[in-house]
Amino acid sequence: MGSTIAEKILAAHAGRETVTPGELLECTTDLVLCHEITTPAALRMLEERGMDRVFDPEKIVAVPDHSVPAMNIKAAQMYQKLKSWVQDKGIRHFYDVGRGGIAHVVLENSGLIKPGQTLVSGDSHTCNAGALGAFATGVGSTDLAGAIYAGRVWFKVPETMLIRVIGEAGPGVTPKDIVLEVIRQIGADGANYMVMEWVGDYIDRLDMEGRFTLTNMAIEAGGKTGIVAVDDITREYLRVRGVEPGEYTEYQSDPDARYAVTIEIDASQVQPTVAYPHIPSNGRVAGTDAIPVTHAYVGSCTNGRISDLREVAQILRGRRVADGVQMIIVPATQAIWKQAAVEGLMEIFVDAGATVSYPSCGACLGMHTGVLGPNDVCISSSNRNFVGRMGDPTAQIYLASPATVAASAVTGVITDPRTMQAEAAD
Ligand SMILES: CC(C)[C@H](C(=O)O)[C@@H](O)C(=O)O
Ligand code: SF4
Repeated sequence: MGSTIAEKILAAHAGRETVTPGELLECTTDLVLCHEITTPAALRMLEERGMDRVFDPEKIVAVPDHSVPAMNIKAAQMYQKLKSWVQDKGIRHFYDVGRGGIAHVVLENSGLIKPGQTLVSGDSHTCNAGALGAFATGVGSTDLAGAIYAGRVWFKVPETMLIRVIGEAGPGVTPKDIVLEVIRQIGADGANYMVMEWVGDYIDRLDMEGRFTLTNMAIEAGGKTGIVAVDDITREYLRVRGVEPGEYTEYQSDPDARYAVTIEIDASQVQPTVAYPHIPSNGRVAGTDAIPVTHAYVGSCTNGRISDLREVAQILRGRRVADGVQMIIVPATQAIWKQAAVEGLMEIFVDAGATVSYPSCGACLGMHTGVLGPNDVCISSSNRNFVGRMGDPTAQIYLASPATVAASAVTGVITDPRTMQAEAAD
């Protein structure tokens, strides 16, 4: 019986030849990602036990992102805690406010996380980095404390779900639509504690930005992580970021690897998909119902990348956000923000009547910079539409691709972006 990529990575980090789903392992961590929300609790645990040290300052990446720039005194204190720890421990990979952005997107672009590595963080969307062929997962503050202190973490070896995506997606159908369709089919607990391994000719052609959107959402199906095998697209992405193939280990799943579940999706059959409140698995075809929106949000670690902003600009160019709709666009990192400015996207956004915000998690989780009020209705490019996720518990959140968000912002009702793209081409 062969092994999957995830099993091979875990075995290598536990000093084992092979591992079997269900066993408990203690693994070494190659990288620990820290933000200001969950790290302070882990640090307190260590301090209280007189264990205030880091296993290796070079292997810790710190990125304040959720509540920055601080919107209140408590947030300012969380930021201070992270910053003073970073300074005290000599952690060089610190992406301060103004130099970073949303931690997962900063990390994927940094060249610090490499294929074959293990990454943990006190954040559930750590699975994002799995697109680079790494085993990346979120952990609680206690495990985070252990990883910071010892560079070790325990895992129960997950089963793996194989997701084969075949065929060509039609115009206006993006990786976000594919992942929303997968979650619709398998359910929000459909991949509970499994690795979601993406394969197929659609994946083979997909760029890294699209792959990150897929692995990022693994947690929305209950997955332990998402993963994509290294190929030329991965190698080139890393090379551009200064990482050569000799600097990392590539793992491929064996042909006889054991998968708990296999599903196949034909991308040509997928439509622009919208996940209705209040669960990401509640997908329907965009435009099925004419749902008026009050807010449109483009951003987050799922869909705040430059390719997302370009798609939005394509729809907003020469158009206006509908009266009564508040559109907020949040480039995921400072570098993406700058790139959007250089490409002239900012001008398109501003001319359309959208607000462009600074890189942060703010609106995504209803913390700041776009909190929803009672009965607001938001179409969002983010990943979660739970009750109260973006603010008031009576607000309704619909998840969609950046293109669908942009099209809906223009019409004021949830809209299939293909109708807008057709107009633009006339
Ligand atoms: C604040 C953090 C712990 C949380 C997470 O882990 O997911 C946040 O990023 C989110 O998306 O809800
Ligand atoms: S952008 Fe949203 S989902 Fe991603 S880490 Fe921040 S709060 Fe969590």
